Amino acid sequence: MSKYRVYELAKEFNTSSKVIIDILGRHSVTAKNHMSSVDEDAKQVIEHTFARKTGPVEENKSEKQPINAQVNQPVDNQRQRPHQSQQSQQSTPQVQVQQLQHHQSDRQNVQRQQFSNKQYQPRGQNGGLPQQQRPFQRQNQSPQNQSPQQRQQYPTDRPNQQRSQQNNQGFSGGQQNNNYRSNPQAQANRLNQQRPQWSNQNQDRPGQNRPVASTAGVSQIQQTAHNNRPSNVRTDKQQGQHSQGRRPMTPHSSGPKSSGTGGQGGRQNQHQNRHIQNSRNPQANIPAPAKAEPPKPKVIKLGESISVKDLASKLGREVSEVIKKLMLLGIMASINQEVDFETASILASEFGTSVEELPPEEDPTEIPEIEDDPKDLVYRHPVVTVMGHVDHGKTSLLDTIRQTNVTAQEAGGITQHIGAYQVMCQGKKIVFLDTPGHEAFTAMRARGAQVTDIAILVVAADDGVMPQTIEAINHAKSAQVPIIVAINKIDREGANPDRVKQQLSEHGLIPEDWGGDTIMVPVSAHKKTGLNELLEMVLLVAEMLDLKANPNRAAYGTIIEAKLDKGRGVVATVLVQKGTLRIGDSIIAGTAFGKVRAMINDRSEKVKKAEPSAPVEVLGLAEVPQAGDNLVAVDEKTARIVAEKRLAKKRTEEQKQSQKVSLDELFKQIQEGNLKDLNIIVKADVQGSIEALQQSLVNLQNKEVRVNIIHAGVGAINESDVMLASTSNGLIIGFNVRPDGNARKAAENENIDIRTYRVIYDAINDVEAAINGMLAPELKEVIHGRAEVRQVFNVPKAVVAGSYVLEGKITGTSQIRLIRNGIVVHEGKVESLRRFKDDVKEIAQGYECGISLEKYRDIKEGDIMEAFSMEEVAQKPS
Ligand SMILES: Nc1nc2c(ncn2[C@@H]2O[C@H](COP(=O)(O)OP(=O)(O)OP(=O)(O)O)[C@@H](O)[C@H]2O)c(=O)[nH]1
Repeated sequence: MSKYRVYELAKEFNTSSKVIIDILGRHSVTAKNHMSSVDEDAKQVIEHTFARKTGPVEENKSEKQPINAQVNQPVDNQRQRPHQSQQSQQSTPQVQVQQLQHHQSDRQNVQRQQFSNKQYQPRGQNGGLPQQQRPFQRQNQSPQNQSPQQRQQYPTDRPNQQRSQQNNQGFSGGQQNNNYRSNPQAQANRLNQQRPQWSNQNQDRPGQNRPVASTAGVSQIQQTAHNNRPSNVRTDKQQGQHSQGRRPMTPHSSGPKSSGTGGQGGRQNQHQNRHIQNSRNPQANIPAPAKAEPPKPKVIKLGESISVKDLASKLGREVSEVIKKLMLLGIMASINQEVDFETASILASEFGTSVEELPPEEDPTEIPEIEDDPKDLVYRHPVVTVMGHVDHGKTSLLDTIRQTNVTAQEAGGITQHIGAYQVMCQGKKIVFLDTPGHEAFTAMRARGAQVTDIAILVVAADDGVMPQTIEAINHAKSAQVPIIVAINKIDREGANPDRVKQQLSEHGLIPEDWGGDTIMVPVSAHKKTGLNELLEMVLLVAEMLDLKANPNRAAYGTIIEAKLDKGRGVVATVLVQKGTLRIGDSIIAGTAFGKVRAMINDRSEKVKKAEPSAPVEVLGLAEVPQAGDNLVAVDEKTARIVAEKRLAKKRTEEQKQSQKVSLDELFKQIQEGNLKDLNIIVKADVQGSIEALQQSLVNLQNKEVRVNIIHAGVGAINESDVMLASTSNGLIIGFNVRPDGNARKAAENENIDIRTYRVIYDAINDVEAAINGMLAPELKEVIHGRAEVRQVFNVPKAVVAGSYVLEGKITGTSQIRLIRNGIVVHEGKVESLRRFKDDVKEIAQGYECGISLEKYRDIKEGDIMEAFSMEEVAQKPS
C-alpha cells in the first residue's frame, strides 16, 4: 500500500500540513507532523474532504457573482477572453454532433471527471463556505458538456496555461459559470479551460501518477476517466480536431462581434490581432514550451560532504529552497558552502529523497593502510623516549643505560650512532629513541607520526619540576603515552625525591606509593643506581600495553632521522612498526622513494630484514625524507606515482604559503579579494616617528582594505617582528632602523616584505600607492655586504674605520648605511677603501680594511656599515 507524507498531501491539495493533520485527526488518523506517513485510506479521507469543500464554493460563486463581474476580472483573465472565445468556437456543429453522439455515455463520466478535477481545484479551499455538492454537479451534467475526445485535445496542447493561469481561472470560476449559463459557447470554453488544468496538474504532480485510490469508488472514477481517454498523447486525429477547432480563428470569425464574450475594447482587438498574425505563422502559434522542472529523484548518492549548490541540483530543487530548508534546520549556509553527509541526508529526507553513502574518496597522495587480522599479531618490543627539562640528565641517563646494557652485554658494542638503539633487560629488548624527547613528540607528531609507546620523564631530584618538565608531561599526555618518571641525580646533596613527587602530583602524576598510578623510580645516571629497576618498569608497562604487530606483511615504519651522507647517499633511520622491511623492497617516505639497497642495525651490522620495533638505517632513497614521514613498502610503480603526486601537492601548498603580503603585490591581492586587512608592523628610531607613521598609515585605509598596525616599537627590526609578520601575514615598515642579521634571514625564509625608509612621507606615499595600485617600484635595494667597525682612527682630514667584513663584500662604489644599535645614523658614500696602505676596489668577507665615509666623521666602534646599491628592477607585467 502506498504511503504519503503529510506535507506531500498538503502540497497536493494546496493547503498546509496543519490543515491535513487536523482533517486526519477528525477522522481518527494520527499524524504527528508534516513528515508523518499516512496510507491510502487517509489520503482518500482528505480527497473526500476537499471534494466536499470544493463543490459549494463553485456553486456559491456561480450563484452570487454578478454577470457583469467580468469587468472586474484580472487583466490576465481579460486577456484570456479572446482566447476563450476562440476555444468556444470549437463547439462548432461538428463538435456538437460528436458531443451528442457521446453524450449518453459521457455524461456520467464527465460528471465524475469534474468531481475528480475538483479535488485539485484550489479555489474550493479558498471559498470555505457551507458545502453543497449536488448543485455544482448538476450544472456539470448539462448536455452541453463535451466529449472525452475533445477533452483529450488539451493535455499537451496548452502548456502555457500553467498554474498561474489555473489560479486566475480559479479566481474567476464563478464568472465563467455565469458565462456559460448565458452563453453556450462560453460553456464549452469553460470546459476547455478546465481540462488543461486537470492535465497539467497531473503532469505537475508526480505524486498523482502513483497508483492511487485503492477504494472502489475513487478507482472506478479514475478507471472510467482513463477508459474514456484513449491516451495522454494526442493522436493525429485529435490534433486534426484541435486544429479544426482553431480554424474558425479567421479575421472574420475572431472579430469583436463574434467573440461571444461581449466587447472588451481595444485590448481585446489587439490580442485577437496578435492571434490572427500568429495563426498565419504556424511557428508563432506553437506555444512556448513549459519550463521543464528538474526530476525529483527518490534516491541520491552522496559522499562525505557536498556543496549546497550541488545538493540542490542532485535533489532537483532550487538552491533557494535548499537554503531555506537548511535555515529551518538551524543551519545558515551559502550557495557554495559544504554541508556534511548527515546534514545533507536530513535535508534530503525533508524533500522526500533518501540518501545512499558513497565510499570515501581515495587520496592519491596516501597509500591505503593494510588492516591486520588480530590473529596475525605477535608481540613486539616497546619503544621508549626520554624527555625532561634541560640539564636534568637525559643524555647521561641514556648513555649509562646504553653502556651498561648494550656494551656490556652485546659483543662489539655501539660504534655507530643511528638515532635509536635497542637495549636488553631480562632477555627482552627495549628500543630507545635517541632523539630529544620534545622533537620526538613535536616534530614527529606534527607530521602525524606516533612512534613512542612509553615516555621516561627525567626530573632532577635537586631541581624539581621545571617549565620543560611540565611541557613534556603535556606532550606525553596529549599523545596518550604512559609516563614513567626517573627521579635523577639522587646521589646529589640536596636531592629531594619527595618534593619532586609532590610537585609532579600537582600536575596529575600521582606516585604509586602515594596511591596513584604513576611509576616513579629514583635513579642516578652517575652512580648507575636504579637503572635496572627503571628498565624493569618499562617492560612491566609494555606488558600492560600488550604491544603487538604483524611481521608478515609489507613494511610500515617512521623516519626517525635522515641525512645525506657523502659516501653512502641518503641515509634514513627508520623504526619499523608493522611488517618486515627487506633488502630490495620498493619504499616511499614523504616525497622520497627508492629501493632498499642496504640496512644497518644499531650495532652497525648489515641486516637483510627488519621486523617490528627494529630501528635500522636504510640506504636507497633518492632524496632525504623528513623526520616523522611514514615509510611504506609498496610496488615500485605506486611508490613513484604517489611520490610525484605528493611532490605536486607540496609545491601547491608551498605556493599558497608563499603568498605573503608585499607592497608590490598588495594591489593585486586586494583586487583578488585575498586581502581585506593590511597588517603592518612599524619599527622606528624614536617614539615620535612611530606615532606619526602609525597615524598616517591608519588614515590610508579605504573601502577595500583596512590598515591595522599590529605592532609598533622603537629599535631595530628583529626576528620576532618577522615571525609576527609571518603569522599575521603582515609587512614590516622600518623608519630609520634596519633588520638585524637574524631578522633578515628569517624574512628571507618567511618571505616577509621589510620596507625601510629615511623619510616618513616616502613610507606613507609607498603604502598609499600600493593600496591604490599605483606603486611602481623601479629601483630595488641590493645589499652587498656588512662590515663591523672594530677600531676608529682619527687621521688628518678623515676618520678611518678599521673594519672587519662580516658578510658579502664592501666596494668603493657602494653606498654605505651606518647602523648603530640597529638604528641608521647615516647614509652616504665611501670616500676611501684601503687594505693596509693600498687603495682597493673591494674587500671580501673575512678580511679587515679601513673605510672612510664622505663628509661624515661620527663613526664609533661597534657600528655596522652596510654596503648597498639601488638597482633597477624589471617592471612586472600587470
Ligand atoms: N650528580 C649527578 N649529576 C648528573 C647526573 N646525571 C646527569 N648529571 C649531570 O647533569 C648535567 C646535565 O646532564 P645531561 O645528561 O647533559 O642533561 P640533559 O638533560 O641531557 O641536558 P640537555 O641535553 O642539555 O637537555 C651534566 O653535568 C651531568 O654530568 C646524576 O645522576 N648525578
